[in-house]
Amino acid sequence: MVLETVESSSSVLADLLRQCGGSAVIDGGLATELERHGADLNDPLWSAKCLMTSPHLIRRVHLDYLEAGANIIASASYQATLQGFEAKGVPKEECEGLLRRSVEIAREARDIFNDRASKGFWDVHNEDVKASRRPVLVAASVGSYGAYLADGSEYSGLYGDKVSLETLKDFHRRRIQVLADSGADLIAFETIPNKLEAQAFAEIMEEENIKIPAWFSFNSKDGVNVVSGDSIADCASIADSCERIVAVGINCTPPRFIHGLIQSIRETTKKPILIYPNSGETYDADRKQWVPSEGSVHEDFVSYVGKWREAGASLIGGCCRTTPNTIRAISKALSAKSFPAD
Ligand code: MET
Ligand SMILES: [Zn+2]
Repeated sequence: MVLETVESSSSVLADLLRQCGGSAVIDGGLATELERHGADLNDPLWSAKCLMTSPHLIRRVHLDYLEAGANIIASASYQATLQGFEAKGVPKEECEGLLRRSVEIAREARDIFNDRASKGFWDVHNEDVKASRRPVLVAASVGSYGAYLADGSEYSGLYGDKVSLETLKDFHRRRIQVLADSGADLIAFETIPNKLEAQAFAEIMEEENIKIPAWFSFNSKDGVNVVSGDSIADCASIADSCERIVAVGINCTPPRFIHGLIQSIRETTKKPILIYPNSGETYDADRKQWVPSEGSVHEDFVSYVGKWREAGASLIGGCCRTTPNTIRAISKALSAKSFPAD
């Protein structure tokens, strides 16, 4: 019986891709978009701070991405951890509720979007929404241990010898259980910086018999390896060997590195490939600032979409510093072209 549940839920992503004609749109940066709307996220909880201070703003940004064409929205739980909430002084009995709230907010946004779509509210902006109800999945975001440390180590993946596989599993286990039971359609393990953490996530999915599927998304700063230096092939093969992981890819990585990474992943797995690069700017962890680097303009990003699709990516969106405009352009680029079936 348990197996049946896993099997039926594991098709949500495949079903979405089928309904969308082979490719689907992921949302854009959540935290950086909250900041663009004035939220001060200079806090160890980063975007999860808004779960306490401004849930309405999170809902609004989710809605903006839906209106721009997203088929998948990721909850504001990237840096939401039970340990992080406790450190902030949140009473223990309220911490799990805050995690669940992140998914509820995304679900509320989807409900509002569906309701407005059925009333033709969006028809001025987006014809396809009017024609048929666009399928939307809610992904529960899970950031890395490095994201919780809030010291930029999700961009180095170097946790030191003291952090073992068991340390990482102990750290993430309860959080993943809570998010898996929160009403999300899938879990998005995002910005995974090394293979040890990918292994920890895969083992928790199995050991806890997690009933919703997940994707693995790694980040890279050289277009060859993930940020820690572990090979992308090693990382992708962990995803490939775990039945509950239904897609694998790259996020929060400059657009110019994406094409080669898709090719490397394609050599390792037949699972759907997802990519949601950042704007191409680089995060300076010491200065806590995004700094421009070459090839970071929005137009460049969107001009890559066709090539990424042809290289084998079927789920495409944006990460930090991308906006609803980026997602609107990706959505247009994907629906304008027809691509060979995977
Ligand atoms: N989904 C997260 C966000 O957009 C990913 C952050 S990557 C550092 O906020
Ligand atoms: Zn990012």
